Amino acid sequence: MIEAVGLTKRYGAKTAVYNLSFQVRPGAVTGFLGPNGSGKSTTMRMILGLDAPTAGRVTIGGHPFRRLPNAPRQVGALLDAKAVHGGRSARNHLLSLAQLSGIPARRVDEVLGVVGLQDVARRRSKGFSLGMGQRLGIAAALLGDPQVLLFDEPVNGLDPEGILWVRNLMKGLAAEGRTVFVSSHLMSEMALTADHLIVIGRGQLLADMSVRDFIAHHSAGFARVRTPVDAPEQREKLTAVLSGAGGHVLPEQDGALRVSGLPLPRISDLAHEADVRLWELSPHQASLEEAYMQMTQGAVDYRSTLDPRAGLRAAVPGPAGPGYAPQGGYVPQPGYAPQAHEGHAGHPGQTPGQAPPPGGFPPPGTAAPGPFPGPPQPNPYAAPQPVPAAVPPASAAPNGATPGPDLTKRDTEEAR
Ligand SMILES: Nc1ncnc2c1ncn2[C@@H]1O[C@H](COP(=O)(O)OP(=O)(O)OP(=O)(O)O)[C@@H](O)[C@H]1O
Repeated sequence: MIEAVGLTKRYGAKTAVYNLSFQVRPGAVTGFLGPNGSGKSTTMRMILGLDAPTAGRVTIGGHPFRRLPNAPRQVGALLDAKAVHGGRSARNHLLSLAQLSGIPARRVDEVLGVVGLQDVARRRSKGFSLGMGQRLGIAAALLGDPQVLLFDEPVNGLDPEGILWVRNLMKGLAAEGRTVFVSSHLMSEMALTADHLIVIGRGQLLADMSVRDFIAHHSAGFARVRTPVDAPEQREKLTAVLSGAGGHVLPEQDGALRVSGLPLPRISDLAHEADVRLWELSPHQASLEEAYMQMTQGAVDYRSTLDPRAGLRAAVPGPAGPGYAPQGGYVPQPGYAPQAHEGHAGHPGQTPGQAPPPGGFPPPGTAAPGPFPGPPQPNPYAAPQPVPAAVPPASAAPNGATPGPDLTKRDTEEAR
């Protein structure tokens, strides 16, 4: 299990992650969602000991990553698929990782088979496509047969067959009782892959709940109603009746009506009383994407000027307290100033004398110096914190097979 408590990371004036507390439990795929720049990669780096928290802590099986006994065999990670020495073949890349962690060479061939790269194993990875690179990164994560796996955007660049494969792989790993923590921007994919979601916005926790609860809490269901096509007056009549009963009725493109605010049996009764025949009356649940957009609409840092939601940041805080809109949408808290994102200026969060983490510090990206909002209000939509599961002793972790995290993310020979 991964457990974060009050996790905070500041890079100089920029607070990338603020007071994050969550648990990622074994036996499930936990999706890690958030808009660009919300702190997902920073959180993953802290989990893997590649960045030191400014405050709070994060542990794996009760230990900080750097104090995990035999860490490479307990934790596997894909953070950046491009973090390979392009001049090496896929097999040699994996072999070098395996040797560093005392993993037998036969495991390299095994994982090459698992990710489907066996036929190109002796080709230099610099000629690999984006999708092949992702597969190689996933192979590196699986090398140690670890109990805990972290994947940052694992389906990036994969074709539909590859996406399906990753989905089944994640589910399979979770079904084996492993802890699988995966970030993605593909909501449709997360809806199919994840059991549980942790959603952050501007470094703060917005939701920690099952996918099903997330959709139910953050979107409204509706009914689709269709009247006979040859009787438009029936449609008009029904619209008036349903609106009069307090329903919210919108026309759909195919001639149906989208009705919210009234339960299905009530719609049926009202139609019956008005002597309107129905060709369709069906319940509809919003998609994960709709629910996610609803929740994070105010926590998006980068938005096209053509997007009509660009003004949503100015939303007035709802009764739940500053920071949260009534529907669960995050709105900036007092003191928040929209930030122009600029290039990183080194690593201002690095304390004097602090050694760089094993993977090295990240390269320049997009920092956003500026004031950070004050302490967040309790999130009324976050699920109750789960009861911590018993932490397995380190010795009970994986099956002793092999390594783990691809800690080469930033510190590649290529980069040097
Ligand atoms: N080394 C650093 N120095 C300064 N700021 C940083 C550093 N690393 C990250 N940040 C800033 O912290 C914030 C969170 O970045 P992070 O990469 O964790 O977000 P993310 O959710 O992973 O984004 P994306 O979805 O775009 O990958 C961003 O504003 C980013 O610019």
